[in-house]
Amino acid sequence: MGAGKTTVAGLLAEAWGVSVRDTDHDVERAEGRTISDIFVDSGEAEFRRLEREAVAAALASHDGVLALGGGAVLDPGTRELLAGHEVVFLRVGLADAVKRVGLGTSRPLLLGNVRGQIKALLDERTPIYESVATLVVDTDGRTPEDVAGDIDATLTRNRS
Ligand SMILES: Nc1ncnc2c1ncn2[C@@H]1O[C@H](COP(=O)(O)OP(=O)(O)O)[C@@H](O)[C@H]1O
Ligand SMILES: O=C(O)C1=C[C@@H](OP(=O)(O)O)[C@@H](O)[C@H](O)C1
Ligand SMILES: [Mg+2]
Repeated sequence: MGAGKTTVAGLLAEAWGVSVRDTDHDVERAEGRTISDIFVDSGEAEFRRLEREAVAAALASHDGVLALGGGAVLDPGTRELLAGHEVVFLRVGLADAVKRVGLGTSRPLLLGNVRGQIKALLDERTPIYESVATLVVDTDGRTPEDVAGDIDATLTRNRS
């Protein structure tokens, strides 16, 4: 969270002239309720199931850039769906992530102790992100435009 997935996905789609989707938005639209409400009323396990469905639907119908939520790859079924796709891990350190997510209430896993929660999630998840990613890009101290430009250049170079 706060790595810039939603922001950078939009910039990349714009640069490539393709469409962008974000599984968080897709889940909220499909459910007619916010992610916070889904976590509170149905729990994280149900959110991960809805998120997996959103990833499956997007990968089946959408030809463009897809932003995932930061916990999507915790689900083994979602990881299987991503196999064979280019998956970019936007790496962010604790300080930049805390600055970026602020004290908003839209990310239920960060409520209460933003810094502590982000630290725990980074420790727990970094190995999973590294194992799923086909490309890792550092984002600390960089603008979203710079990060998107880096991904564009690397993927373009890898294809030629
Ligand atoms: N490289 C960056 N530098 C500074 N701020 C950023 C960067 N990337 C994203 N942001 C800002 O951080 C916040 C979270 O970005 P977002 O794209 O929603 O991250 P994610 O989807 O990974 O949680 C937004 O306010 C966004 O404008
Ligand atoms: O890391 C997570 O578990 C989550 C990240 C959020 O998306 P962003 O990473 O886009 O903030 C959103 O899916 C939900 O609040 C849970
Ligand atoms: Mg996002």
